[in-house]
Amino acid sequence: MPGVSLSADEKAEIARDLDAAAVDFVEAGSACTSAGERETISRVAGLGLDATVTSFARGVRADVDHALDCDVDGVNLVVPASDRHVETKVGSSREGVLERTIELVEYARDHGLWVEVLGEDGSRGDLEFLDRLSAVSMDAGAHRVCYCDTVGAASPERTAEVVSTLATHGPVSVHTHDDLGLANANVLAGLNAGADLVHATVNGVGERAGNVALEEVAVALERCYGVETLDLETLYRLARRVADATGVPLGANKAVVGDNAFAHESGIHTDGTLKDGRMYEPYPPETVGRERRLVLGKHAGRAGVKAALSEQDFDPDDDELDAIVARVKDLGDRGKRVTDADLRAVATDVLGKERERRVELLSLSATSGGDVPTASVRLRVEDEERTSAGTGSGPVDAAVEAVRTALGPDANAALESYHVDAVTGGTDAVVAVEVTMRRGDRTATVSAADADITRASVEAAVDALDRLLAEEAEATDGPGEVDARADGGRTTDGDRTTGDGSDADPAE
Ligand SMILES: CC(C)C(=O)C(=O)O
Repeated sequence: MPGVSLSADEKAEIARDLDAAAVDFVEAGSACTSAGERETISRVAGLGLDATVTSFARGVRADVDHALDCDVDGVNLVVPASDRHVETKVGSSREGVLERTIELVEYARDHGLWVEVLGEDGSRGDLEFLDRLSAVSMDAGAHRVCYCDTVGAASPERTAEVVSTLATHGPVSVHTHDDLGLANANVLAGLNAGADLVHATVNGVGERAGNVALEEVAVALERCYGVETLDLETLYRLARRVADATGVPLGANKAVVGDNAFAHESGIHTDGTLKDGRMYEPYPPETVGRERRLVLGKHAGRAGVKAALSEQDFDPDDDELDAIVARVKDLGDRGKRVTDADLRAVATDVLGKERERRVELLSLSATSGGDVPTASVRLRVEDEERTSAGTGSGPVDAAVEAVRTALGPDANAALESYHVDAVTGGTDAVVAVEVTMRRGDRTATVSAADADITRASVEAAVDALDRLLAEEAEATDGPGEVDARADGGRTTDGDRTTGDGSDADPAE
């Protein structure tokens, strides 16, 4: 695969995993490539695997010698099979290729090697020539021949036609590429036509669009045809190992091993999956060493959010659940994938805020990067809507200033502390902001979470002011304290607890 180069250690680890998955052959590299590659192939050959270890070799004696130097069990001898390859690539003729192939097969066999002859570009070659190439290869002592769809251009019908012809001479392998997205279909057509061995790569890595993916072939054979080949449970670990070693990430929607292969987000799918795990899955994820995931985002529904919340020991009532679902969808709409930590922050925020409010933030817009950061806010204060603008040292400062202007004397409170935590990693993380505000003898500590740091800050500040005003209005005696942090929001007034949070501590 372009850009991929594996160290000897990485290849050895992958080879061990392939052996554990019960593959029959490990093709460890092309011995002609370099001294380093030969060292690596020798290392794999010396691992004592159950699998037969082979090396690719072009149709030249030096390549077979290089393979012998590596102590492999066999060679995959690649010879040209289409006129384009015979004439333009190697500058030979059909007769010349046949003679050279016989010579090399005999040479390799004389040196004790297992031999497979691959007719390169065979899918685009003349079937009569392929037929002759296979016949002379088997007569010379090859163990099998291989049908190659080198540029992934064949149809399943063409594959079946060629493979069934080659199979009249002995065992046939299939080597397919995915340029037209037909690699697996062609493998299945080839097997159905008489082939009994598949060349495949983990995660489908390979030239251009890649080779057929090992995990896709093995799963399709077992699930659709009841043919057991590999130990499927090992496949995900193998896929991860190869992705890490090659630096080629697993596509999110890649079959079998992609991140989303067993993930459900939409409300309909999540709801159905919670009722019956098989509702939207072709087979249980454990089959290939994986787990099901319910993902929260803009497609989330109540059932999925409720299930995810209950896993985190949140038990919202219907209104609270609606509010949490709305927040989750809002985050999803803004392109965010909602993680467990995000959900916890949102739930804590929502559960801590379910109460009658005097002041509420309706909308906010803030700009920074120009000369003077500015912000404007729209607030609901009891039944009245107020808008205001402010400037400040940054967007948060400007927005808080706008809130103060909109509230007038009601905003007469000091910001005692301001603390920001990224709840999750990444620049799209949900941030939790905690502010403590003081008005006279009373303080309010409030946290708010949002993917937008300015919004979370202003939400928290407005919430804190609202709690202080509510407390003031109700106050009949002594100094009090309002605490609406992650515990869901508690209100104390002097030594009397009037908590609105489920876990309010009466001792406070
Ligand atoms: C090297 C050969 C086997 C190849 O990749 C092909 O023919 O597709």
